[in-house]
Formats: sequence, C-alpha cells, structure tokens
Amino acid sequence: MRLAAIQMVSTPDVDRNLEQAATLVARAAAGGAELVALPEYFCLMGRQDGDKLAVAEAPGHGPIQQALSDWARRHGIWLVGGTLPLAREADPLHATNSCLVFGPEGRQASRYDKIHLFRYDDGERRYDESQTLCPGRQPAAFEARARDGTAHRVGLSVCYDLRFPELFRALMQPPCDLLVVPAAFTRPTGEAHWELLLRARAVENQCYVLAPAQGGRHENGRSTWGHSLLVDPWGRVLDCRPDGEGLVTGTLDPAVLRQVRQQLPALEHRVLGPGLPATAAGD
Ligand SMILES: NC(=O)CCC(=O)C(=O)O
Repeated sequence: MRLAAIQMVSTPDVDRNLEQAATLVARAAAGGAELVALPEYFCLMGRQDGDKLAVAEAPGHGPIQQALSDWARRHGIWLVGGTLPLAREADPLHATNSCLVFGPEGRQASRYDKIHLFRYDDGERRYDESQTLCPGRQPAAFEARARDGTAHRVGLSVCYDLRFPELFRALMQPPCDLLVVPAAFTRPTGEAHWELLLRARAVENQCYVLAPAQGGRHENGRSTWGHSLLVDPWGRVLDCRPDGEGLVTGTLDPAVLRQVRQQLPALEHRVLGPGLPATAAGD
C-alpha cells in the first residue's frame, strides 16, 4: 500500500489551510498514494488557544469535515484527516482534538479523540491543551483496504500520545500493520525526542509508523519541529521531510512485516499484560 504523510506550516486562517491541504492531498494522490495522512491542527494554528473553539464543528457537520470527505472521494484514497476540533454539547468550553478518517467513498471510517493532552512549560514556551480541550477515552483503529485488495489494520494516535507506549500496546490487540501519528511537536521537544519515540514505537510494535507533522515558523509566533517520517517495522527511516510544506512517501510492504515478525517474534513473547501483579518488594 502506497503511503503519504503531509507536512504543513498551518496558519490562523482556516480557508488558507484548507486550500494548502487540498493541493498537497491532490499531489500525494497523483503520486500514487492510497493512504494519505494530514498533520495535527492542519486546519488551524490559531493565535490563541481559544481560537480552536471558534472553529470547532459539530460531529458530522461543517466545512472542514466536508472538505476531508470530498478529498477522500475525489481521489479514491484513505484520508487520515490530521486533527480538527469537534464541539461538545455538554461542555462548549472544551472541544475534542479529533482525528477523523474518511474512506475512498468519502464516508467517515473512524474517529479518534486525542487521549493525552499536552502540557509544557520551559519558562519561555507554555502550552496547556487542557485549557480548551477535553481528552478522549478510547483508542481507535480501522481497516484500510489497499488497491490490491489487502486489508491493513491502522492504529490512530495524536502527537503527545506518542510518549505513552501503553496506548500503542492497546492498539496492537489485534496487531496493526500501520500506526499513524499526526503531530505538531514543539521544536525543543521534537529535536530531543521525536525521531527516537517514533522509531521506538515502530520497533517495539514491529509496525510501520507514518507521522505527518507541522514543520516551520507559524504566523502565531510558534515553531514546530517538522521532520515528518515514515519508519518501517525494523526501525529504518524510509523518508523524512525536515522543514516546510511537502510530502513524505513510501510503501507498506506486507512481506517486510512478515519477515520482521518471523525473524524476531517479540510480539508473541509478550508475557506481561494489563492485569499485572504488583511489583515484588525485592526481599
Ligand atoms: N501538540 C502536542 O501534543 C505537542 C507534543 C509535543 O511537542 C511533545 O513534545 O510531546
């Protein structure tokens, strides 16, 4: 299955971001991609945290969701729609940061609400997503069919989730072939941890990892790390885009998945699970 991750430098202008995303999705599809993934916050990197609430759409309605569905149908692709804020009737002051997936017929195939909300303060940069977002509760995966008819289980996660390996373990029951991580990592944390974490998730889960990112200097004054990546189940980086808008592409090859899992059957050797006994005191 041919894959593409889209890297963007999104702005506070939703229409401009949608235009840019449409161009990049079309370019990915023209290059043969069957599954295309957009980055976190592809439709908005606002000036203030609260801007997310202003563009939040009701689930199943609104121009951002319509655009995602149209692009998936027009190009006949699986589209992992980065993230967009979805409104919650119960609490209008907190949206979910949601990743919606649309299939080649333009129908919504999955929804994942980011579970782990980012908080960071190094004295210079401060982020606290919980001010305007509400966490999801449920891991999500879906089945994408390649044009040759092969079905692939695809696990969803978003950005800061990458730091929580237990989420990815939960997605591996049953095993995924591909983990997608739409992201907007900060520059300092990205430089220190991004590639390391993505390759770790690929190696420990013996999975392809596709990570579309925000990458550059945004109009709101923030900088994101970029380095959108495709990693194979052996931890090899197949493609990377360091900075600016563009594409990362490559192929999910079932033979490589089989070979890695047969050669080194680590997934079968898992002994410890969620119902672990308490750690022994050591005496
Ligand atoms: N948007 C995010 O979740 C940012 C996560 C991040 O930068 C990190 O270091 O983790």
